[in-house]
Amino acid sequence: MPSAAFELTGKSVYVAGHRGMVGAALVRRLAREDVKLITVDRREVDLRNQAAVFDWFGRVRPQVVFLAAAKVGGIVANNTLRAEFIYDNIAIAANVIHAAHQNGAEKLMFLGSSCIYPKLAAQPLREDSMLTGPLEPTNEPYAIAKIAGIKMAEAYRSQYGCDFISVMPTNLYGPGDNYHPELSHVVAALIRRFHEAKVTDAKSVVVWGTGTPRREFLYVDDMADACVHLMKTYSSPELVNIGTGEDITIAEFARVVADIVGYQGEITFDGSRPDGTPRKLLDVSHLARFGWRARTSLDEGIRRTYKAYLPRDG
Ligand SMILES: NC(=O)C1=CN([C@@H]2O[C@H](COP(=O)(O)OP(=O)(O)OC[C@H]3O[C@@H](n4cnc5c(N)ncnc54)[C@H](OP(=O)(O)O)[C@@H]3O)[C@@H](O)[C@H]2O)C=CC1
Ligand SMILES: C[C@H]1O[C@H](OP(=O)(O)OP(=O)(O)OC[C@H]2O[C@@H](n3cnc4c(=O)[nH]c(N)nc43)[C@H](O)[C@@H]2O)[C@@H](O)[C@@H](O)C1=O
Repeated sequence: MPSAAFELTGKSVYVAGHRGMVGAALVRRLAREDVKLITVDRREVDLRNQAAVFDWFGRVRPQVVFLAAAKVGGIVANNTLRAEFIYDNIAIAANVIHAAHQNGAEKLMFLGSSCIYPKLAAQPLREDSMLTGPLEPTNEPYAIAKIAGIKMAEAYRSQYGCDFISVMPTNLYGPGDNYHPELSHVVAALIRRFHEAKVTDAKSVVVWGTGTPRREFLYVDDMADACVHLMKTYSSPELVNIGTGEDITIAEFARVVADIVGYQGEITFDGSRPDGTPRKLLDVSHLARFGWRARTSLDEGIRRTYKAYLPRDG
């Protein structure tokens, strides 16, 4: 097992992207560790700006880096903001990884995504299937940027001996998600749509695509716990998938959300909207071998997420 105990205690730990869904969960999780947490607002340091990143790292010199900042969104955001998804994500990865190396960071974790695997790779998706076939077109720019980040971490490890690791999360959800009606991921989109349909007594709700794609969903606090676990125990150039190892069709998932929200009307499917990858189930056998598994069931995770969403709507 490619493990190595890494001591977090007493270290200065930078969470890049601390205001995002995952970054905020990492901040919650790290509150249980004896670390000096470091964050910086993007108005002060835009991570696409090489000079600003190099200057800030040179002054602050964090010992540990969780790289959870990225341009992120659902299938429509990825498919339409293609230039931003490739430019922002390559720039953020390049600047932060290089600055971490230049300033002697002891360890860095790069967050990739399950969309780096080929569209039609064998299921469940094994870590070694990266770069074995064509990508899903709707998120190819984002996936290419994420693959660049993974390859940077790997190259800095092999050339400079940096302890940089990469993890591949499945589709994530939870408190602090983006609820934009067009640009969000499916979980937030459906919580919002079913909730609005319930309060307006709408008779029908439209779900995008055919309802047949399968997705795996991981609650964000489980994701943060897995990241901290791997930061402390894992050290190897190989990627590690982070997921539950279970998936569900979008049609079944829509039913789960509707039931939790309390929407009782009809559900219809809009086949003119993109389905994206037909299936994206992660092989989590490595993660299990490294001593971690997800704890929050989909039902419980959606209940918690809906509860966190409600005050936003009054
Ligand atoms: N959500 C998901 O389903 C999945 C996410 N991931 C990965 O997990 C990580 C976190 O995603 P998630 O928390 O969902 O995304 P969010 O959109 O919720 O958060 C992204 C964070 O990155 C920050 N950020 C973006 N661009 C910049 C920039 N130019 N300069 C400084 N900060 C910037 C944002 O800052 P601000 O808030 O100030 O805008 C925000 O804090 C990403 O690497 C993503 O690719 C991987 C798989 C699935
Ligand atoms: C995390 C992952 O997220 C993106 O990939 P994706 O898995 O396709 O993400 P998604 O959550 O947007 O959609 C999942 C499925 O759900 C269906 N779907 C139904 N109704 C809605 C709906 O209302 N909104 C959305 N967004 N999808 C819907 C939708 O048609 C699709 O079949 C990547 O671009 C990439 O960024 C990435 O890494």
